[in-house]
Amino acid sequence: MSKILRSNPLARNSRRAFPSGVAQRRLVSTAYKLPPSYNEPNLHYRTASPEREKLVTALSKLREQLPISVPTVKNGKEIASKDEQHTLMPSEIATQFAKYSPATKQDVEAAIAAALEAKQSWAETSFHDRAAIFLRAADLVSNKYRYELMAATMLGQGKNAWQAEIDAAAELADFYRFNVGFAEEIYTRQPTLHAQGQAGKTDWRPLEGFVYAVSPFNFTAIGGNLISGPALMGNVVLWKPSPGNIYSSYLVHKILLEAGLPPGVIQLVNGDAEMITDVVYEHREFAALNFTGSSDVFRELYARAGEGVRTKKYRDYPRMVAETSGKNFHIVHNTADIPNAVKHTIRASFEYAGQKCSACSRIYIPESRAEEFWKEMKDSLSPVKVGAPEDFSSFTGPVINDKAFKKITTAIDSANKDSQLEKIVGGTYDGSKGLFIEPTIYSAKTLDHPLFDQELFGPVLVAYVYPDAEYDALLEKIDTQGGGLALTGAIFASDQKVIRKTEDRLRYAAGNFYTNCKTTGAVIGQQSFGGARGSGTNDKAGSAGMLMRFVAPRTLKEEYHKLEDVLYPHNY
Ligand SMILES: NC(=O)c1ccc[n+]([C@@H]2O[C@H](COP(=O)([O-])OP(=O)(O)OC[C@H]3O[C@@H](n4cnc5c(N)ncnc54)[C@H](O)[C@@H]3O)[C@@H](O)[C@H]2O)c1
Ligand SMILES: N[C@@H](CCC=O)C(=O)O
Repeated sequence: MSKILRSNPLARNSRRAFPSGVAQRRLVSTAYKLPPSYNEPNLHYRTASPEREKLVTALSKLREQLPISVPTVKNGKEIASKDEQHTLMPSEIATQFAKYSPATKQDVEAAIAAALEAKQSWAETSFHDRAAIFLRAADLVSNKYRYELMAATMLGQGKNAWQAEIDAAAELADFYRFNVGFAEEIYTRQPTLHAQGQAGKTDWRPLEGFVYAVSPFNFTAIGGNLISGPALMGNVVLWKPSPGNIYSSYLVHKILLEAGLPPGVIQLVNGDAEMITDVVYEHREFAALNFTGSSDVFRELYARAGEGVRTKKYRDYPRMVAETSGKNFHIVHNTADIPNAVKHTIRASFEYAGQKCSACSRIYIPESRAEEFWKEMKDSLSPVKVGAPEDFSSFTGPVINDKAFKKITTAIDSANKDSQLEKIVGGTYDGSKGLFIEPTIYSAKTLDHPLFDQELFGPVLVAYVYPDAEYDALLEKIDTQGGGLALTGAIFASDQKVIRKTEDRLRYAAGNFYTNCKTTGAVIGQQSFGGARGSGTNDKAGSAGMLMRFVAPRTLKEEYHKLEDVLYPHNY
């Protein structure tokens, strides 16, 4: 028995009060303090740096294995894939990247049954034992698997070294570490007011049933968070990753198993999204959807869950948790530092080919500074290179797949011919070897152009040059356009009154609002992330709020004295 346990009065009391080992463990666990969370330090991958060498080695090792066969994992056991389906490498479409076996309906049913079987024992595992698994996983991400995860994210999802570093290494490790801290904070939320002769407490129960996690292609870390948050709170999870990141998602799962996650707790199933969803939505134990992806898909999933609720299909009202699309804006005020605004805009709009929900895709520029802005933009874009992620001189890479390429390039073709748009840069693409699209900017003659409302999820930015005197009216328009989405926004200005006014007037236009800083790049533990309106349920990834959606608190009260009478004093 540890020193802490021996000297802990709560531990001693609980041992007397609860003969069952399980209840005893659960109570004493809150008495320990876990290590503080910290952000994973970023490595920079400069020429000849040790990290660059390790990454290059991991990239060539992965290349030799292409197409990589992704095993099916059933209840923690790897089964060789029959390789019926494959994905392509976005930067080199002649190369198959991953091969895998899609799950059948029976596989999905079996995975749900196995998760539910693992549920009780996982829910009874003490919080500190669950936390240890995720802290160990964070360590595996930042050390043993760092380069393997990054190589998978670079070749499979088309991220360059820096983008892979912040996603697959730093953000993934950060989610694991910070979620443990957030969970600890939740568990210590206990009633502080107790009337004499009684005591109250809150039992932070996991949900009954299972959580369905559905993740997008663009961030390896997001899938990792969608599954680990609920699991950390004692839930079991069925995980359907995107077909666009099957291999990196497999690695995330493998790391959790290696870190000690009991095999049944998170069940990974690849395959047809609609079939898998059908099986889940038919199940009485469906307790929550944890979704990140496009708003249109979420609307469909939300509506279907509503129908199941109406017909009393489920025991509970399944929780709907989602972070979805964005049509994010930069506002440049005439007091802005233009070079700073331009650099931030290039990063926000074109890093990772604009494939971030937080990417800036609409910008408003004051007439008095427009010429300066465009000159600075063209100068700053000239060294920006579009190319394969393995080429370390590439600033940005390909888009994820043929469907995305077609959607974005169709919009570009039509924009190139649109008399209401003036092309500032780009407007070209080349899909012959990889799915590459040049950073593209159009200046619209009217604020009502449909491009201000459509999420393209590519490197396309639409601008409007506004008369300086019409700033207030512009704010009203910004608030109402953007296709009903409200994820991220930013103001570039040096006038503090303008900054304050903009923040106030656009209070509901973005869930994450930045001043003199780009719309992308929220850091776990520093800026929790998510938007409202059409952009999601705004539970904020990287916060205790998100974890709260995966607990069903129970309030307990115990009285120590006896009730002396039935009648009230005034009854006599
Ligand atoms: N707000 C955020 O935090 C955030 C983060 C990343 C991505 N996104 C959004 O995600 C989108 C890009 O990612 P994507 O292309 O992977 O999104 P997507 O909506 O196409 O797919 C997301 C997930 O849903 C699944 N899916 C698709 N159709 C489905 C259906 N009919 N039933 C059940 N599941 C279905 C996909 O297979 C995938 O796993 C963008 O809209 C982006 O803004 C949002
Ligand atoms: N959280 C990330 C975006 C994730 C969506 O794709 C950011 O803040 O840039």
